[in-house]
Amino acid sequence: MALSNLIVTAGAAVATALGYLVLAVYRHRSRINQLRKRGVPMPEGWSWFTGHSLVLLKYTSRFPPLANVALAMQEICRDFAESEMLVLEMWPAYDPVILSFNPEAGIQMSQKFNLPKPEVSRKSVEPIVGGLSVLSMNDNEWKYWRSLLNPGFSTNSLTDHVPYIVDCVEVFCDKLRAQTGNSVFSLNDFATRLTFDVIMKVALDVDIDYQRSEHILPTAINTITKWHSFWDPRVLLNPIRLVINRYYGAAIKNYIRKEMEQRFTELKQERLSSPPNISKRPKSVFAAKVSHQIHTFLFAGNDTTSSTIVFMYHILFRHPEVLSQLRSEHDEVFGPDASKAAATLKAQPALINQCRYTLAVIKETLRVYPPATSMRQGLPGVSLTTLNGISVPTEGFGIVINHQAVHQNPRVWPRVDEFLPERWLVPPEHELYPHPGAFRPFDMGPRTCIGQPLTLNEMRIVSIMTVRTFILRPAYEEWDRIQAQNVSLWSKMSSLFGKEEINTAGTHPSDGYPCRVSLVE
Ligand code: HEM
Repeated sequence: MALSNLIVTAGAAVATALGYLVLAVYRHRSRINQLRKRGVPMPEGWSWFTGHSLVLLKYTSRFPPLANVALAMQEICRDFAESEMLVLEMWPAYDPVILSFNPEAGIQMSQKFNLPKPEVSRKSVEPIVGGLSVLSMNDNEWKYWRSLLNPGFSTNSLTDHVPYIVDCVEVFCDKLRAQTGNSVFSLNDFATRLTFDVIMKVALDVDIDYQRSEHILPTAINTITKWHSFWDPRVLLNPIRLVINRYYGAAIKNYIRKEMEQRFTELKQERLSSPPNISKRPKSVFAAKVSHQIHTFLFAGNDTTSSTIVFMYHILFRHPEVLSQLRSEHDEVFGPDASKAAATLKAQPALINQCRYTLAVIKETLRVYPPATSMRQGLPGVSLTTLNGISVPTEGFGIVINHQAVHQNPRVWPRVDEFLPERWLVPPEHELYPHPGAFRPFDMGPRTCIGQPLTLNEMRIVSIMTVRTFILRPAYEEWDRIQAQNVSLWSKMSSLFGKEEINTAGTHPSDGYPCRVSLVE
């Protein structure tokens, strides 16, 4: 009797749960179905059972397994040139999204409505950075932290950092020099270490010299980042990920806390007749939150900047005419002796602002290879309009603006497939003058990237101090031969999927950009 009661109760619970699931799926899917009937653009192949999951699989299968999903999204976008916007639905795996590459919708999303960051962004960023992050906060909490952090990235503060960045780039140059005539090396590794050193100095005023030695902080951050995905269930559901996050997360927290204590003690000693607000130690909750923001800088700023540095060298390799014009500008602004550029930069940091062509090359690099994309949350009463005039209500949707696709949109970028730094130097009446809203590697509006000025400074300094001295050449074929000699069964299987020269992983150059370096004669 007791057993049959138990079976009936369990059966009823399972039936209720199933009923609830079916109802929830029905509610979600019928909403999408209504939009479909109203002509809201979405890919063919939507089904009541799987939504668009199989459609996404079809597109991702066109790329190697490790390729960034943003590339598949860009591919989907190509099929929606008429609307420049579409709906994708994979519930319950993910909330449905409006995928857009329409610059006007981008302006609405980030400037007109300044839509909030979505819950999914908080859920995926916070386990990595250890807690609340300015990247995913909203409303007053975001305003508070952003205003606290802004001064560290102001023009004055960044000008003060130029000599330090120059020192870091000198180490980068020494490493390149030591590599001339040697074997193939990963340029991405060199660039990542450089960028890490720069962010650590700007964010924590500490010199970890990661370019020349190993350090627990980058090891921990890189390991956590490798175990991160915004979407891939193979990564997200892997239990090892939790252990990794916990172990390395604690290492990061301890290190940053220790450094903050140190900075605080130094500050206190400097101002012994101190104002009351620094006479006590920072409260531990506040200190923990600061530590999350610093971790956020390293997470959001390191990969993005280092990939862009590598992409810039790749572009210069492909476009010798651009390289030669870049060198001429550096000769003009810093004099013909490249070895004096570092000292001149330290003495007169403002000279970087005279390098207009250099900045144009960096912007065009970011147009061709934007390393990040943006996501917002739709709201009741807010609709976005497709290029062909269909209104899409945003409530209940995440909105992804795919920067790769916006930057390749031929409607707004004349001669879209050409690398043209000139488009950043022409007057507004010129046909090449960029459309407002179409260039968004750092996003736009109040939530624009806080690290943008730092990145642009660092990249200009890197370019000024290297392009007249070094020649960098990709060495993928040689790299593949070396790999083939040491292949494992797994890598043999992976190579069946083929490899592109660059950008197979979306935000990173593939295989860390194997290359060779020589000196300019
Ligand atoms: C090439 C280099 C970089 C690119 C392309 C880039 C791109 C972006 C983008 C697209 C966003 C908006 C993200 C979203 O909407 O979810 C963003 C936000 C942010 N980035 Fe960057 N970033 C770069 C470098 C940096 C650096 C060097 C730092 C810090 C040292 C940094 C810190 C941040 C922070 C804190 C935010 C959140 C800003 C807010 O919401 O108030 N980024 N970045």
